[in-house]
Amino acid sequence: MDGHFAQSKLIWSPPRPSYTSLEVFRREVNRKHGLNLKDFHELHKYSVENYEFWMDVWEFIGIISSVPPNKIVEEGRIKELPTWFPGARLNYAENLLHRSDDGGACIAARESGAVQHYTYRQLREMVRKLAAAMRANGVTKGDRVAAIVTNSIDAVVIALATASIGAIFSSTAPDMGTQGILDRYQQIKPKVIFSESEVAWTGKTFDMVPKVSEVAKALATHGLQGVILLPSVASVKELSAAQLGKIPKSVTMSAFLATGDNGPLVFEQLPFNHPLYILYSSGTTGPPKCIIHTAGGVLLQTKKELRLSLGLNTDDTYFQFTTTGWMMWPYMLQGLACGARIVLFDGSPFYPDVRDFLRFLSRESVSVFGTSPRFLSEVQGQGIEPSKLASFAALRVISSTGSVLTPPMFEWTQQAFNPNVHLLSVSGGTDICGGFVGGVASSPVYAGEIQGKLLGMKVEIFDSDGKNIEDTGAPGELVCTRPHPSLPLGFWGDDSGERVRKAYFTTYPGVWHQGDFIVKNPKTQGLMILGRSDGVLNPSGVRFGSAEIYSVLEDFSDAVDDSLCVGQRRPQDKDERVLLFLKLRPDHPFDETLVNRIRAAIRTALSPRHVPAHIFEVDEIPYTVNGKKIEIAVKQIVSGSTLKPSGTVANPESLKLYYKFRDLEDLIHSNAIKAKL
Ligand SMILES: CC(=O)CC(=O)O
Repeated sequence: MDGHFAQSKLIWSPPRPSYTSLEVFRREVNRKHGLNLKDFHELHKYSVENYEFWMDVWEFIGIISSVPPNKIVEEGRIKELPTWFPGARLNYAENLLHRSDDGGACIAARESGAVQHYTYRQLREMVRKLAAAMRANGVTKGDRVAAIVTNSIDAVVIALATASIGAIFSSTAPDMGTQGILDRYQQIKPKVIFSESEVAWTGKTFDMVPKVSEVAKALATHGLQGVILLPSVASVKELSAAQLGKIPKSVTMSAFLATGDNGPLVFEQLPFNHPLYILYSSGTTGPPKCIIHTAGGVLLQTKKELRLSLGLNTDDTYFQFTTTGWMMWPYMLQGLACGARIVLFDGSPFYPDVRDFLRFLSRESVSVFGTSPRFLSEVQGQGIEPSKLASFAALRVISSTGSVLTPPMFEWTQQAFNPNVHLLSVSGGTDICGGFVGGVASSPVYAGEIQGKLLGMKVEIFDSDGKNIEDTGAPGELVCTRPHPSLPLGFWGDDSGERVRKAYFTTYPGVWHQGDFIVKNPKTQGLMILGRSDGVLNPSGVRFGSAEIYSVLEDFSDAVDDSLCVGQRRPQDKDERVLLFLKLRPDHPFDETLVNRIRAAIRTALSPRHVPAHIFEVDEIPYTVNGKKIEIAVKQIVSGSTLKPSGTVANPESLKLYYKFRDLEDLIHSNAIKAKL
């Protein structure tokens, strides 16, 4: 245990804990139920022992409904996935558009520097017009509306118009390849698709017509009735008739809008469990799983997190870096449910220069900044200290997710932006469109530690026999032993629930198994994700996570640009060995000195048994389109499998670099440097 938390260091304490919404909520729960819950830990215990907690949240965060709930939960069609608030009627979009005043709703920015502000009144009007056009074109409750769009005002309007009707929204980022898009949309069979016609990325423009044309042709036999093309991101021009002619059943957005009857915005009143989004699991090989999320589940879960963990309210400006293909996009959209301003950013934050991007955050007075360890490391690697570029006085919260934020990066981020910032790391997933563990606004932050289990989430740490080991300080599997409202409704096309059961409920029968390897600090109650559990490193029976190695490598950021650590066990091997791949910064040689320094640092920080058996240089590290390192596919490749990458791999060619490491013995004799234990 001490290995993980030996250096636990307090880096932040809440300045006025009793003023946080979390504490106001705790006092409200006490008042309502005549309880005496003294602190967050007692509140958490209450939250996972009483389903009534979800009713408390409903009332506290203000869910708008036409028929309020009279029952909290009952058995669902699939045993493991209960039905929540069965009698209630509500509309998701109505909850996000509850404001119709001239206060700021969205700031839409592009890498070109173009910025546009939209008020709640304007947003509502745009949604009204689009919903009317969708209805005029036969889009109705339960239809799938798909999008291939950037993180822009159009994406928000399409999602909300879809939800106002009770249709189901699903999106991918425009950089997803044709096959990746088809792997998703051939399964869910959308009635209409909204797509960009031309996008910009790192200063270059990309014509979307060939891709959309292929997609539309392939989906024509899957019930697709229309493709609506947005104007070019760069030139704001609409497609010509000749370009439209290449895409079956296509119209421009303005022509589509003109078909609406100018009627009022109607919010269909639907059950809490009505499907809202289809999100996709990031399988790097097989077809993606189409995860159906409910309107009420996403609304309640995510608004709970934003209001209580991040303290988001109407004074806030919330920026979450995300594409429309990641679950953080619907998460971010919920900023509107809190009455905040949300910032939509399309493009690369590093183009033309990340300094411009950081100044933009400062200029727009971003108060809650959602980012990833990869972004933070890159800024650090470029030697930039954000607070020297601009003022981050308005910044209250930095929320990091997507991968593990290591202790050194916690410390750097806290100091480099604003030492008063509440820096939190959140971990959950697409599977629940929310977090299991994350920020606790009223508690201190220790470097490298996720502050706690989120309210209502009965997270436990199991060993392989299903025994709870969290208070021993030993790492184990993250499980959730009680249902919560943002469990998915199921997978699209899996009516019996067999696939959903296999994905989450078989490792420990009947218990949600997330597939993350996690450890708890019994002293602080803080948590640390050590990696994906199928990527756990297991040489000679010592089990540890790749995040532990990445953490040590933070001290080498002047030389090491990126890294990947996986286990290798080929059919001929008796035991697993750990391989560490390094991508070096330009002009940094891969030599024995560097390798020996890394070996020594891992030995000192962790133990001699954590030292990788071999360290190699590679040109590229594979990532998913959502910015996650691809460990499992590389582990399989170096262990002898041959894989066909799915559309989820952002740089599929990079996987080819790893096949040669199966023939390890040859390589060691040629260009690799062997680490000695
Ligand atoms: C909240 C999250 O868990 C985000 C992610 O890593 O996909």
